[in-house]
Amino acid sequence: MKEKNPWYTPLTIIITVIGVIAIVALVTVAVLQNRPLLQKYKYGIVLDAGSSHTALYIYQWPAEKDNNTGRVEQKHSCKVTGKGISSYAAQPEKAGMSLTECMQEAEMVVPAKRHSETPLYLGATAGMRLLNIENRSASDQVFQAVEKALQSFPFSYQGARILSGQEEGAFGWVTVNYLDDRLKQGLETTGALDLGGASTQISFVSHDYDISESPSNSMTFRLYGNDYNLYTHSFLCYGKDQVLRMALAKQTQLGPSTILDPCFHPGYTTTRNYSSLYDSPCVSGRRPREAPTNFSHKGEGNFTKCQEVVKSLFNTTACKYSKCSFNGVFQPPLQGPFGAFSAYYYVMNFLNLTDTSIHLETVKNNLASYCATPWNQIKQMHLSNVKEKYLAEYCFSGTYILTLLTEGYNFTKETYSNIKFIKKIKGSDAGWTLGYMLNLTNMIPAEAPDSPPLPHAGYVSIVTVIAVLLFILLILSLRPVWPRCSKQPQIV
Ligand SMILES: O=P(O)(O)OP(=O)(O)OP(=O)(O)OC[C@H]1O[C@@H](n2cnc3c(O)ncnc32)[C@H](O)[C@@H]1O
Repeated sequence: MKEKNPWYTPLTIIITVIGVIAIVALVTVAVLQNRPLLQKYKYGIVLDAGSSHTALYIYQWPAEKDNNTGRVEQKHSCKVTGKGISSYAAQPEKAGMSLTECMQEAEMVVPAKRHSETPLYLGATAGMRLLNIENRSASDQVFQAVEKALQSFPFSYQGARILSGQEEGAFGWVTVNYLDDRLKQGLETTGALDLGGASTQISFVSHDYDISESPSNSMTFRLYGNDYNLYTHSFLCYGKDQVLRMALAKQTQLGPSTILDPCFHPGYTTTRNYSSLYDSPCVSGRRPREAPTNFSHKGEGNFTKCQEVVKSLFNTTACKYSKCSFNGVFQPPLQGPFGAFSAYYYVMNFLNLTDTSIHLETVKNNLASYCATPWNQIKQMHLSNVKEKYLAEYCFSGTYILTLLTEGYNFTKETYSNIKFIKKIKGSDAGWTLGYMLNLTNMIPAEAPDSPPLPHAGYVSIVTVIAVLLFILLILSLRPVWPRCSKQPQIV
């Protein structure tokens, strides 16, 4: 005789099957509905037409999230061969042609079906600012050639223009803080220090900054629901190439045929041409009246003397404000951490001096011994993997960077460690280009976007738990129809 299981009634079996199907259906719908879609991207292209060279950056972001919530990241970069577009003043059409290779690369990287909707921008910085001052029509012709070249590609061309120094500084700050997720989260921001070839920028938020003291240094933003009052200044001619010209001009103002330069290694010697040295608005006014065609440039390798030469390029006496950096430019008290990029990074990385926790005096001593190293020895160690021009200039550039930071911007041995030398943040280059594109495409909203209250996994778990609970409740509510278990075994 078998005992009959009271649960094996048609009703309970039907309820169980329906319940299980309902739960599976509910969870499946929740998972499918909230499953991240197969990623499709949108793209934007920015050309950084700098004084020393042009670089192309391609950014991408999830297509369904271009409404302010998706993360924009750098997908690709391309370094244009040759010099910056301002160097083509005498043959403007070559400025346009120089961009061809990188633009063709962009055509390959951006999927063809996205070409026509991909915005393409070109922003020119200090090299073109200088050319514009020196020769307006040459600068216009360079732009015409560049525009013509860019319009021949299948992207949505949005124009080429010269960025003001203020914009360059502010967009660099936006890039750094966007990539670090500081803007979205409303965290304390990082200041931006950018050292180019022809200009240098400093940008930071200071709570002690009274805009009325120097309105031209202020930029205000409302980003993700937070207000920022940014201090920014760009020093034209204080990029590392132009400042080297100024240092050489200082040492050749009497028109000598030989100079012994403390900023170059002992044993370094080259011949330089007076006309090409003084061929820049940064130094043209100081050209000696009587000078030979060339001069012999010899290195001495003396850091302390080099620092004196560099210091003489900063006027730190005249200041009509409560506080200045140099050359009579207002600067509020430094505040917070700083990211130093472009040539700051290239130079300090080469010199192995990116660790700012090392005492500033030790950093100077290390640089002093590098500067004192004979040129032959330096070449032997590095010439196989570093351009000779860069190699010859690292002693000068390192000295300039330390002097600019301490004598120019007033970083002290205590605040020096607030600086971090950076090249990339989360895979994207630090620089003004990303901030520029985010701004032009309105990709950073003024107000914080609404975000779903729960992450996807949390949402699915809650739906599952509720479904199971409902099912248990349903079973319990059917208690009256549950088959009773009698103590007497049923006889089948
Ligand atoms: O912003 P502007 O002033 O227009 O200049 P840029 O856009 O051309 O400036 P970059 O940041 O590209 O480069 C800054 C400088 O660093 C130099 N540079 C680039 N790579 C370098 C390296 O590996 N070592 C040393 N210097 C380097 C370059 O020649 C410039 O003088």
